[in-house]
Amino acid sequence: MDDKLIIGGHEFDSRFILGSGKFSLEIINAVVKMGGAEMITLALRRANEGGEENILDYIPENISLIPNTSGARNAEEAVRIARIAREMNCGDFVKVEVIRDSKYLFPDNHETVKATEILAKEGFVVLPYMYPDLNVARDLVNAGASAVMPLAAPIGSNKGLATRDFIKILVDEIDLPIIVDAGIGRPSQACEAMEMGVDAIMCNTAVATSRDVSLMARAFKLAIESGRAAYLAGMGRVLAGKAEASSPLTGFLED
Ligand SMILES: CC(=O)[C@@H](O)[C@H](O)COP(=O)(O)O
Repeated sequence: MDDKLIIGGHEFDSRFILGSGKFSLEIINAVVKMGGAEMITLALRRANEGGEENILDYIPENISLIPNTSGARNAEEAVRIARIAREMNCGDFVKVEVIRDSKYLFPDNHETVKATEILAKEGFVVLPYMYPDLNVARDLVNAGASAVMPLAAPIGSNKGLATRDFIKILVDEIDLPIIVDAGIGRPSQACEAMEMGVDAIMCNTAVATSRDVSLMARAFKLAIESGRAAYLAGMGRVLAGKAEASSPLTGFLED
């Protein structure tokens, strides 16, 4: 079945985006392969960690690298980081993260819209990380975003779809890929989000903090594919207030 994820004119078969922040360089290749991920996000400061080693040497060649602006506290800093990433040949994709709340790590939606507008005008494929608010999502569309990335729960919390109802509103109202990012703690939560109609899932902590990271990456892959297939199939209807025999032959005789 031809069911590509299209972001900024680029096509992907996988709907699983892997964050690299919590992985050591030695395991990242295996995790990407087992998860079938085609996109991996990377904090610019990790592109070269200062020593001999470069994370880029550990990432399979066919993978699209998405630099993020982690560390940016306002739009200006995010724009600066994105431009540096482009100069370092990291491509035109950028995941905009603007965070100035160090306890909950919530994105600053207002500054995120500002950075998105500037970077989209400069030709970047902008994927903004945001708190799921319909008005802000509309502003991001107008600012030229190529997708929106609402958080499910605070980064690193593994708490699952805490913002479920608000993400569903974005799915219904926003005509861009919706990529759930942050807080997804289990494959079943990724599957639930996909069943709801989101276009892709990004996660890092849930895989990185599992006992067998490669196996967990595979579990996420399967869950995301399963949720997508269920969404495309359309859910069976829910019957309230009574039962219905599965086969007409098992129905009870009328009195
Ligand atoms: C915004 C951000 O930093 C997230 O993309 C993070 O990389 C993934 O979140 P989890 O670690 O909670 O999966």
